[in-house]
Amino acid sequence: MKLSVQGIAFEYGSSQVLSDVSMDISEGEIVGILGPNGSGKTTLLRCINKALSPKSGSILIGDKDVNEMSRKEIALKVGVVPQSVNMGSQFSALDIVMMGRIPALERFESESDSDINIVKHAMEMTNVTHLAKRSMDSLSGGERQRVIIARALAQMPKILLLDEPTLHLDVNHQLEILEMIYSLSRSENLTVVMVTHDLSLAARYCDKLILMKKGKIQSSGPPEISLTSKSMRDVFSIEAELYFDERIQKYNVSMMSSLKEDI
Ligand SMILES: Nc1ncnc2c1ncn2[C@@H]1O[C@H](COP(=O)(O)OP(=O)(O)OP(=O)(O)O)[C@@H](O)[C@H]1O
Repeated sequence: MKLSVQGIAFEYGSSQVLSDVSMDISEGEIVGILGPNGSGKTTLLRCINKALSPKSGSILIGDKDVNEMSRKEIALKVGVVPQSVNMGSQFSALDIVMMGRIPALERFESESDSDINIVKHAMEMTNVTHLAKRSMDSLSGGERQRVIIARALAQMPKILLLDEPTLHLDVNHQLEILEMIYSLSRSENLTVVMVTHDLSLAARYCDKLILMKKGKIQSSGPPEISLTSKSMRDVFSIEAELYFDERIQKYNVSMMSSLKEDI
């Protein structure tokens, strides 16, 4: 499903956090949102799923304005993996993933065999089946993160929003999760918008990148257009270079140095 953000602005109190942010994301595309701390990436994701309301501009999910959609309607289309999951909860991993089916159920309706199969499949894809009975507060950060991704997949979303999905993961699981998101996006035509600080993984797996600084889009497009040495210098104050890695047949970033003298 396509997603369109048209000229949105957002303020927390009197501080302007997003200004004139626009982007058009096609069905099945993987888009990475990059930018320094505090540049507005999470705020943008939260506007897309209507957790926050922009002061101006509009957001279309498919062809429909989010302001005309109920929370349930949005949850049936958009799965969300929020940043840093500190869900120290007594619920089991299975209970948490099952919660992903709630938007699809009628009030007081219990899960059907089909819901249970969807949940099983989501847990297999994220490699958490063996954790099903464990309580969330007994899991490691990375295990919890994979359970939360499974919950979002159990919603069977058309659009998946992820806020730093690889934050707590070891390198092996970082690659595994991104490979999984990549192949899901390709096989199911799932549209993915992912906030990340990892330039190399973003260059490698995203079709398009959006670089933000102080609430504005500084550059956007496929990695070779958006992630130039100049844009990385301007946005991140680093000396870095995008290159095509023949071994993996994908883009990668080599980071040389920080240009900030006060670090
Ligand atoms: N609830 C809030 N109230 C007031 N200001 C906020 C609130 N949430 C975020 N901000 C501010 O809005 C700005 C953008 O925050 P946001 O979380 O969107 O940035 P980000 O790019 O996701 O950052 P990070 O990379 O550190 O996660 C920051 O200056 C932040 O301090």
